[in-house]
Amino acid sequence: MPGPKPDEIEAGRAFTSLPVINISPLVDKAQSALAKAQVGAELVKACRNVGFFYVTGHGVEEETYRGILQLARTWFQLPEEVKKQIDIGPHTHFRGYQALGANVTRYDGGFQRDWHEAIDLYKEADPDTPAPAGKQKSPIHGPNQWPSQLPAFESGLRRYLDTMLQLGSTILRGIAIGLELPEDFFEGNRAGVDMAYWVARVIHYPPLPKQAVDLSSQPTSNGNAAAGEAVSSRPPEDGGACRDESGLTEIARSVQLSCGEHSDYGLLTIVNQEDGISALQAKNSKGQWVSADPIPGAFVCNIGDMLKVWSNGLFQPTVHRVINSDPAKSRVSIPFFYEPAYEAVVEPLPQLCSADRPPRYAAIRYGDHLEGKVLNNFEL
Ligand SMILES: O=C(O)CCC(=O)C(=O)O
Ligand SMILES: [Fe+2]
Repeated sequence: MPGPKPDEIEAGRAFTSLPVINISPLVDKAQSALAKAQVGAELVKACRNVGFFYVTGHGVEEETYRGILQLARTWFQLPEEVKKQIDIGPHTHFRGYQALGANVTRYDGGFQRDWHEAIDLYKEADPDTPAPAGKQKSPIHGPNQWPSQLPAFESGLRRYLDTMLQLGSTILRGIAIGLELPEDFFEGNRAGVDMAYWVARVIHYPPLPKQAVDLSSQPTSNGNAAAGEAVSSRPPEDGGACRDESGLTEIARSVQLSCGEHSDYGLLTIVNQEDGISALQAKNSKGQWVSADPIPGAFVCNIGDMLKVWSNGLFQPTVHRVINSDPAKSRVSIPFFYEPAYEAVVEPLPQLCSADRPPRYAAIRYGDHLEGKVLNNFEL
């Protein structure tokens, strides 16, 4: 089986920093097969040990990834009624703008509103696409609500998303190599660039109320090997609860988060974040939060549920959260989620199962997994 041995994984999952991987051998076709294999091995080690890694040498122009964050910032400064022209809802196929507090994280016994506003986009799909036998038509299929109030942002975003699609496919090629699968394993109907049901969120995180900022001083910073203080994974004590119209309980927790603890749904997430604000944090096996501090020129990547299933649990998605630690500045980020094809049936790969490691997960249609998650994400 490729990669480190189980005891090394256990030690690795207590990570106190996130690996930085130069993927240029995957981007530059002229580089040797050996160089690609080395990057593949590093990617697999990072996926097995940490579930998070930075990529450098990705070939994306600085102007592209910085420029789009700047345009996003400008769009979020528009008046609320203008942003609400592209408001999200079931009638918009869950695509568009969600105001501050519309996105929620669910915990046992309730949910908490996340302290951010965002635009949600997905691969565009005809809402009349016939559903496979025994399935409903997807409520998510439809056109995007592009931020057309700022044309430069819309056109820049379209180009940016194409760039991320290519980058996601490139990184997955490296992961396939590292897993000793055919290099094009994820291409075509599984998760090729034309088929991948990508998701993107353009997010604006205003400064948080003070309690949350105090909490954020505790994690271990990336690059600093000293162990950070353990922060309980249990939601902080309730400060009371109220019921919304749907009968769900909104927990008034003592601490507000920019984005609550969760792991991602698909294959690979590529986060473009502004320099200078630490906010994204990954949880290690000891329950410590490790900051994914911005590294200029690098994207932060993390893996999702579908890689867990395909790898038969060799890879585990790492829980993460966002706390904008700057009391005075808001933060903008664009996570891009590279996902399988909507109709892809994801199941443990025979190559990664054995008598000792029988298949751990049932086969799942990716679209079903996504719908189960997305339809629970809002209190609109
Ligand atoms: O904004 C970020 O840094 C990451 C957000 C995130 O984890 C998500 O949207 O799934
Ligand atoms: Fe996430």
